[in-house]
Amino acid sequence: MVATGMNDWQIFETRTELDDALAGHLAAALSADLTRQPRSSIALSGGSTPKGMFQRLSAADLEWPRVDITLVDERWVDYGHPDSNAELVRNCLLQGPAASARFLGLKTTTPDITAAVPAVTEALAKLQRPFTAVVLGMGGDGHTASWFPQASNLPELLDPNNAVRVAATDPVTAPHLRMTLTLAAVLDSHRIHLHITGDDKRTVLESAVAAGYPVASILTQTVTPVTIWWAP
Ligand SMILES: O=C(O)[C@H](O)[C@@H](O)[C@H](O)[C@H](O)COP(=O)(O)O
Repeated sequence: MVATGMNDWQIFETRTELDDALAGHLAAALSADLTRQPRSSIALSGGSTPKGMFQRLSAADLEWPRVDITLVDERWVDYGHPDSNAELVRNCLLQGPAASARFLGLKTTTPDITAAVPAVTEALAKLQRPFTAVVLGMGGDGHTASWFPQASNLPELLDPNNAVRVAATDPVTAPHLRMTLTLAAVLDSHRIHLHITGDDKRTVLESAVAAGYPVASILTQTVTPVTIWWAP
């Protein structure tokens, strides 16, 4: 693992223990920020990994009506589509106590994703910043968020000085056009949490910097502390 002083690993024996610990950490961080500000915000990734953690976080006892939940990225599919990250958040996180949180999805009714960028950007700009936390996953190709290796606009997505906070991108190697936060937007957070499981992903992460994977931009930056949460 090539790590800067900004990255720390939290390693667990089981995925259940990881889900409990990460959900507890996020709940505590959101609550702590609510002692200092009227609202707290968090940006979450989709995929399959976070499902258990979302379910545990949904039961947390905190002032959910003062929490804004958004997504790090979204597939440009309608709500109800099985690949929608908003559906995952609705079904697994916005339940029980967390149902009273405010959710801001990235999918709009505009068919053309590029035409939707200004409205999504404007909506996100209203959220409390810095985020309390950004939770990222990682694919086997070293992508995170929707920063895919063969995306034509990957350089813009990974430019930490890019004033653009939200962008449309074609993953090329994965289904659906994507709306995604840029690196600059993800860095505007008190902490970044990289939630991965399995030996294969650990190997990918440990080689990410040498291989130049997109996730390396999270590991090598020195703006925002990163915690890597891993279980076999
Ligand atoms: O919309 C998405 O798919 C996510 O934002 C993406 O970055 C995800 O975190 C990884 O692809 C890992 O997905 P799994 O958890 O399903 O392996």
